Amino acid sequence: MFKLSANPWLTGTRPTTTPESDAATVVSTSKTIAQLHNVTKIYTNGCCSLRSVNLRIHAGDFLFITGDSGAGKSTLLKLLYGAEQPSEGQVEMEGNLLRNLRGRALAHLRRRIGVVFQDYQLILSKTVEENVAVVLHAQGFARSEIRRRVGPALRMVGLAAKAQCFPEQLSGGEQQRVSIARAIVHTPPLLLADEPTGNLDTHNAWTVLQILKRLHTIGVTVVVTCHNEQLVQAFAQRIIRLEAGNLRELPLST
Ligand SMILES: Nc1ncnc2c1ncn2[C@@H]1O[C@H](COP(=O)(O)OP(=O)(O)OP(=O)(O)O)[C@@H](O)[C@H]1O
Repeated sequence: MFKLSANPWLTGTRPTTTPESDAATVVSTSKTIAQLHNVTKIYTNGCCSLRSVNLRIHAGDFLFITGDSGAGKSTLLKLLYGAEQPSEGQVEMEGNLLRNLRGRALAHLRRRIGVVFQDYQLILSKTVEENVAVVLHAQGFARSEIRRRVGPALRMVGLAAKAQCFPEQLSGGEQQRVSIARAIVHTPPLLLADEPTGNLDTHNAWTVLQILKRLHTIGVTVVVTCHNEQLVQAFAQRIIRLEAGNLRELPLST
């Protein structure tokens, strides 16, 4: 099994954050990693996407956010990684109110979040390996550290053999796995995945969710939006459902 302690990918040093900020630190803790306090989101066109939503995400959670198209799932994730601001209420990350963070403090917090998008968002002119390394280059990691991290991240998603391929030479499922490797290569304690299975067939969707589950077992807090309730129920994890901007926590399935 993939072990946190034995994995160089999760034990390397990084130049701009402290060792405590590695994913390892969230294992077995029950502290709150993120919280939404009475969050309402109204877009500039008047569309109300979320209505007075309260949500607490604990370190170590594997949380599914489900709901119909337009229910507000992506909006909720965007608020968590600061791509959108609430119209009312507050978003808190690791004890910091996002709206109070600027410059380096905001950049530091964002480095502690990995994001996976439904449409992969890979750079077509770069190889798989280069796509994964992009984040590390941007964060100022040393070349030796980048080499040390990229291989294990690709192995984690089962794509070591495709390191030199370009995205267009990969299937959709493989491209999504590259985007997961890119999202976790800097060892963020929190991974947000926005409909990572949305473009995939059932087999590939299941593979992607298994990878996210494996990340969870080694200490990453995972939040996944997914409109496929059958898939979500099969995973027997914490589930919240958004219905027209209102949030409802579903009883844990067994
Ligand atoms: N940038 C925007 N400007 C205006 N309205 C927006 C914007 N982004 C989202 N919305 C609206 O907010 C509502 C929620 O959208 P959101 O993308 O969060 O839903 P979703 O549950 O993720 O949907 P889907 O499953 O189809 O991706 C929708 O009515 C949508 O049209």
